[in-house]
Amino acid sequence: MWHVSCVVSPCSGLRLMGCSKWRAALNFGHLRVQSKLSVFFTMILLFTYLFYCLNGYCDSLPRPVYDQQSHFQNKILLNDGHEASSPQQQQLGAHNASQVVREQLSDLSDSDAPSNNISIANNFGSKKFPQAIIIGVKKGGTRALLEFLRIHPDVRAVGSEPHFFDRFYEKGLDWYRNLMPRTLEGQITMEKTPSYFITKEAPRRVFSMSRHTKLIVVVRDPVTRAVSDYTQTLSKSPGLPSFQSLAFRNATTGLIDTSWSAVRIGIYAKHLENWLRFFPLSRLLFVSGERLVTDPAGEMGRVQDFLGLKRVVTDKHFYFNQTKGFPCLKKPEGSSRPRCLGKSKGRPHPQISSEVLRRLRDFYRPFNLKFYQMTGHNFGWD
Ligand SMILES: Nc1ncnc2c1ncn2[C@@H]1O[C@H](COP(=O)(O)OS(=O)(=O)O)[C@@H](OP(=O)(O)O)[C@H]1O
Repeated sequence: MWHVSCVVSPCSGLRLMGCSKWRAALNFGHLRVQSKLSVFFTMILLFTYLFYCLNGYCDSLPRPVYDQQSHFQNKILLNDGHEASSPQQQQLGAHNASQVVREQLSDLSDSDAPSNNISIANNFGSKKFPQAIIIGVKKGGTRALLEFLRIHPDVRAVGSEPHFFDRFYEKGLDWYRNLMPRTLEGQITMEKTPSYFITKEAPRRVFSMSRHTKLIVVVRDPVTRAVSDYTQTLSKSPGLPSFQSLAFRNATTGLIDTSWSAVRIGIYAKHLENWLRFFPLSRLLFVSGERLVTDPAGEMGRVQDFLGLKRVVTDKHFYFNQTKGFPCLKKPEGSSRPRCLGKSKGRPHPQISSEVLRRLRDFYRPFNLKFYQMTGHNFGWD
């Protein structure tokens, strides 16, 4: 090709240069253009990559659940949040970590959490400490509340339970903030960990993060809550002794065993005292676990007001699923199909004798009354 054009070139004056020189010059020019182009494209690729990483896209790429699991398993954690070093520690840590993984995965697989963590990547906004936390109570209906709140466009929440203020406090505030989803101006960051409510150190720790944190407690009749708690433990350990034998220290005298966590958690007044040492009552909202089932929209109205949000979540978002026996969402966050919470939420409870339940009810009555006085709200459990 170059040879032909050399022969027929009208610029015969160039013949003085000699045909081979002319050909070499053209070849060299061709190579220069080629290498310039490849440098140009490499730079474009490099800049695009840097741009995405600087905007946080690299660390917020959707990661499948099994990835999260192996991440947890690789970084074996001890109960106090330190990474394990010795083989004994690793063994001990592996147990705790796998427990955390199991809990977190069951949280996710429960379809409780469509999970901001594993859905669409969001490279806008920034990670902030939660301005509002659902601190309890275990088995109160905390998952339902969080999932209902997540429909709100101004709420972004962690899908799984971070357990920062009880189990992983040693990991530090930066670790905690990094777990949060990115939020834009005006959006509220939230998380829920029901065990915070009964953790002695939690009020001081939350306070030292921010005294302005809004605290939500979903409370439920402590007797039903205890049975629900027992049902959950029984589902994991089928050989568990009967409810009755765990609830009473002495079956004849009917002395209640307050060291059993299923009983202890329900003494709400006692746990609330710890929180009121650090936070004024106005920073706390008590949601009725019962009303969250019978009137979810009404209870959500109160929650949205407390959080200073527009009342976006209303009765048009719920329908009552007869099979499940609970309200479900018509359109949960990140989905266009109706969805109920997972199998572990709203499961049947074992039959407990009415005498045992009566004794428990008698036990809780004074604590309930105290709780009504403290909160200025009669939950009607008696
Ligand atoms: N809409 C809806 N769907 C299903 N379940 C609902 C709902 N609203 C409240 N509940 C009640 O929530 C109870 C579980 O409470 P938590 O989510 O706080 O449990 S946990 O502490 O996170 O394990 C769960 O307790 P159990 O009935 O004992 O399973 C439910 O009674």
